[in-house]
Formats: sequence, structure tokens, C-alpha cells
Amino acid sequence: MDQSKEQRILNTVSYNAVKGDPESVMKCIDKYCSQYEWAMNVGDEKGLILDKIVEEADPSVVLELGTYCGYSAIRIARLLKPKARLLTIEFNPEFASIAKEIIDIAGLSDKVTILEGHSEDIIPQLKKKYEVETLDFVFLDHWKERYAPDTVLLEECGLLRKGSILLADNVVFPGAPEFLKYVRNNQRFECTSYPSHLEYMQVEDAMEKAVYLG
Ligand SMILES: O=c1[nH]cnc2c(O)cc(-c3ccc(F)cc3)cc12
Ligand SMILES: [Mg+2]
Repeated sequence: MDQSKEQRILNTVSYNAVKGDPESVMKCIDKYCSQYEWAMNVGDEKGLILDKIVEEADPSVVLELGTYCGYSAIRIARLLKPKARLLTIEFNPEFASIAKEIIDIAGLSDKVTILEGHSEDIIPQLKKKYEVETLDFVFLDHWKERYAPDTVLLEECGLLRKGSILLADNVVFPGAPEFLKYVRNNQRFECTSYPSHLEYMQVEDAMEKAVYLG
């Protein structure tokens, strides 16, 4: 059985990246996915916007929805202070196992926990099972149809506090219109749009930041 694209991404990281060096893992994935096979990593253009927002927030507890190969988990975790941690939810078992290996190569396994399953099933478990009080930062990068319902679920589960930051990828392409409508018309959120481009392409995309006002 021939390998999957995600397995080929792991191969190139494992062969070319410097072990324990997150930046070299990111560069390796971006190089491979821009030159050989497109893949849905947040990429280096939107990644720079993500970096700035994470650095400004300096979060202690981060939730990511949609791990894929672990690129954005590495991008975020490399910026976190020593005790801070990132929980990332992935429903595809193959992606979860590949991400685990790539995050390990980056040397960030002690900061990142991959939770395998559907976001709607895991979010209600975060407080009791994963000892989360509230979330400082949430990166939404999973299935666009789940952005809005998962945002409602996070609030219902008491996981958002005054100042919690939601950052959503792909709000222009493939698009998350219901999510934009929900947060932009909701007084409990302060929204900012960050225009950019689809990873490795010249297609317009954007990220949306929604700060929870409590
Ligand atoms: O499904 C996605 N999850 C998370 N991020 C994505 C992402 O950044 C891009 C895309 C995507 C982009 C172009 C296309 F033609 C088809 C799919 C999907 C996801
Ligand atoms: Mg994305």
C-alpha cells in the first residue's frame, strides 16, 4: 500500500529537520508543501500573523481544534513559556499519529497533548478530565462547519474567560460564514480581521480574531 501525503511529510521532516529545532521542522514542512505537495498547514504567511497574536497574548493554556500534521501546534508551542501547555484535538487517527511524531521531532512533546476524537465530544471533558479551568487562547483550524457550534460549546462549558482569544483560520477560503456572522454580531466578542492568503497559494484568505468580553 503506497504511503499517504501525510506520511511523506513525516518522512521529509524525519530526514531533513534538525531534531529538537521547531523552526527547522516548520521550514521543512513549508518547503515540501510549497514545492511538492500542497497540504493544509496554516503555512508561513498566516503563521507569522499567528505568531504575533500568540506572542502578544502569552497564553498559559491553549486549545487547538484541528491538529493535522502538527505544524501549527509546533508554531504555537515554540512560543509558550515553560509551564504553559497546548491541547490539540484531532479526529483523524492517522493525522494524530503523524502529528505526534512530528511534534516529538520538534522537541515539543512535553508542551503539547494530542486528544484524539471529535471536538464536540472532547470540549465538554476539558475541565474534569484534562484539568482545564479556562482557556487563554483557542486556534480554530478544523472543520469550518464546526467553528460556530464549537464556539457556543466552549462558552456553554464555561471554558472562556474575560479576554480569552479565539483565532480562526480560513474564514475566507474555504470560508466560515456562519462563524463570522455569529461572532461579529455578538456583543460578547470583539472581532478583528487579518487578511492574508491561503497557505502556499495566491488565493485570498483571512484569519479572524474574536476576543471574549465575558
Ligand atoms: O479542512 C481544513 N481544515 C483546516 N484548515 C484548512 C485549510 O487551511 C485549507 C483547506 C482547503 C483549502 C483549499 C482547498 F481547495 C480545500 C481545502 C481546508 C482546511
Ligand atoms: Mg487551515
